[in-house]
Amino acid sequence: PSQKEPGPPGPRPFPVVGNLLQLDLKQPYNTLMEYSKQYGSVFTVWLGPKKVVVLAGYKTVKEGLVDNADPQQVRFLLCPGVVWSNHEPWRELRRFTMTNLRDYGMGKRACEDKITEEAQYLCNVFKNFKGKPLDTTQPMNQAVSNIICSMVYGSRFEYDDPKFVTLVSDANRIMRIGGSPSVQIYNMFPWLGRLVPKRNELIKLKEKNENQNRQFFKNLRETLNPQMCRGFVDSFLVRQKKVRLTEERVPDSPFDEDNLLQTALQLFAAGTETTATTLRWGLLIMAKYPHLQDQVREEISRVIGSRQVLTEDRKDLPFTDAVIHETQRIANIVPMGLPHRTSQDITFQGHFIKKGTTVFPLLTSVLYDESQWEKPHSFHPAHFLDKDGKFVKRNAFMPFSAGRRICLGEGLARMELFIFFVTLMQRFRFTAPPGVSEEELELVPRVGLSLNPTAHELCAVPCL
Ligand code: HEM
Repeated sequence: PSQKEPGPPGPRPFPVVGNLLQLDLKQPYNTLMEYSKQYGSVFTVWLGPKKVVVLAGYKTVKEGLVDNADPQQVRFLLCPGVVWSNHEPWRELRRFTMTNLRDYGMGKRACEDKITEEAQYLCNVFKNFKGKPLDTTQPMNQAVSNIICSMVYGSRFEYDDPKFVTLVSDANRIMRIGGSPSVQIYNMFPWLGRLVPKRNELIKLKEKNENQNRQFFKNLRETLNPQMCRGFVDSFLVRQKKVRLTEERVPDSPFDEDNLLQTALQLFAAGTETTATTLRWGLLIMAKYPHLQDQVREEISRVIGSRQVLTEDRKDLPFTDAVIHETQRIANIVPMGLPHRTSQDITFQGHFIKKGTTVFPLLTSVLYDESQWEKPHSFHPAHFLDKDGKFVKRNAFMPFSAGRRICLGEGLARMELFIFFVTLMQRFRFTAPPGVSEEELELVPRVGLSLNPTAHELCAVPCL
């Protein structure tokens, strides 16, 4: 490909600000959806001085991330803001992290037990409200965060432990302000620096979070027993020791302090908000559509009653499974995916894209693709059911993205969503608070790094 070949079309950029003034900064993915109608499935936008190529629609996103993932053709690498970004060790760190998470329970019976146990703690919190309205945010974040804690540090926390309360609420705040318009503007114009108050708050919160993690690592290092690793951090420390012994042979080892910190923080950032938010969307949707909630509860009580739910029950609970999938589709919590970057000059669908260009796989456009879904803008569990009520997979179900950098926690997240959701449905009926009608429960997202439901309360009315 030559430089002369035209790049993807797009709205005309203004000097300095690019297309910023045309974007709805609270919901940039909506503006990008509009552009895709006008400019097609591969188009260019300028976020301030940064050129971004957007991929839109199931066919194009799949082609970009999966079909052309061959190094000779299109290949996108991640991503500023998340570790394993620009430098090579992401490959080794990703492999190490996946193997370890598997060892510490991901995808195994032990993991099911851990999630079930945590779901019981969560139920106890809900029960204490005795059916009165509650905001599910904090207990849900704590329950999901504890799954990551036990995998990363090797132990869970009590919900009233002040250290844990701070850890979880700070992480939540980081995600919220990290996606705020003012921080987005700062990312595009870093020279604004301290003039952006939210950026200062973000930096303080991140430092606090990092220091707390360093303290946890110190305690773990002091009590480390290489024969009995308690979690991911222990394995990392053991691996680090091994590397030190052979240092001369591995000069660029990725197993250093900074990568330990960044990897642990990444697991919290990527693994808590996302799953907790999806579950909160699920409960809100159930409260909004009580007839669907009745169907879910009927299926669960007919198939498993009140016994502990296991992953293998999923195949016998097709309606419940369809509701969970449809929740992930409609909630669309990572609307623009995570940014990727081209690793070489490429020609994609006839457009020239230069090496190093940022690429957004616009996941909204896949999850709401009108050529793929019968009712893209409604909550319609039948998207995932055949005429006999059996569960069917759909290709355009891509909330975890696709290809080589697909979400590393997909297996864990799917297990958590299923076990937490079914356990909660076994124990409670979720309803709108007194005086609020189901129509008034809004399915409108609030701005943040992931799409959260707008602040709301629900009643968890015990069933047993
Ligand atoms: C419902 C829950 C979740 C959703 C919707 C979700 C979605 C995503 C998406 C869209 C990406 C970007 C993939 C890409 O670059 O194309 C991603 C990356 C990632 N996710 Fe998740 N995620 C979820 C849960 C989790 C959990 C529980 C973990 C932790 C174990 C996790 C860890 C990660 C990591 C580490 C990455 C970066 C992978 C890499 O750079 O190679 N996620 N996730």
